[in-house]
Amino acid sequence: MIVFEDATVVAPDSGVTILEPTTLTLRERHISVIGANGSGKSTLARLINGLVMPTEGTVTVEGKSTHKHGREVRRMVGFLFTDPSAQLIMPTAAEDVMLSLRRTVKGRDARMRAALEALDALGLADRADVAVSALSGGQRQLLALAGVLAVAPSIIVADEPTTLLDLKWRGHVGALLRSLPVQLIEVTHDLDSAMRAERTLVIDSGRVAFDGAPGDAVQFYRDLIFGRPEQAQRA
Ligand SMILES: Nc1ncnc2c1ncn2[C@@H]1O[C@H](COP(=O)(O)OP(=O)(O)OP(=O)(O)O)[C@@H](O)[C@H]1O
Repeated sequence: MIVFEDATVVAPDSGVTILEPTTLTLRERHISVIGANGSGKSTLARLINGLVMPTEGTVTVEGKSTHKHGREVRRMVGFLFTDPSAQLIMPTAAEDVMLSLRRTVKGRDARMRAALEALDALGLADRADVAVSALSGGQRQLLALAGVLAVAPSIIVADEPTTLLDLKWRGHVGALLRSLPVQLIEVTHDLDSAMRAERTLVIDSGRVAFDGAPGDAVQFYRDLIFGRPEQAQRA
């Protein structure tokens, strides 16, 4: 369970409020987060694993505060960035997954076998020794996912996880993420994917403007973007 209590984010330099005081309890297995560019979705997502700290208020994951228990929270919460290059740091694909496994699998050979299995599951077995810099954008996104899945987190926060993927892998990764025994918080511009969640948050100008059933949330978002302001006001 993820709990936001009056969590507020203010940009340190400008003093601009990026996320208004937000109180939420996230229990559902699959929650989608939608909203316009720059509305605050990534900021909300990053609060969950402590990549962003609330300026005021708190965020707790399974009772652990991101502020006081950052390490435990990061072990529970796997984070997938929109830009996979932000989380790939080793020279080759296999080495990168092995780095993710450093705490959970002892011994280099066992780690290599586990890394190859993780790569194989995402169609990257033949890319194991290829330089990360030589992988395509979609392959990098899959590699980042392999690294996150390899450590079996109980929660995955995915910030537009399928943006760079082709149709086949988009469907495959979406289905894979939904099938995992984890809580999935998915930030997405893909409204079809958002609709598959149990609950959807619509973020607008740094606040949760709608929180409810995905179908209603998508309609609310469309009204917000394309008009019908009298409906978009209800929140
Ligand atoms: N550290 C920061 N300092 C100043 N402004 C920031 C900072 N981080 C985010 N912002 C601003 O806060 C707003 C929300 O950013 P955020 O990345 O959360 O939006 P988003 O909804 O994820 O956008 P997108 O869909 O384009 O990825 C943006 O206007 C962004 O420029």
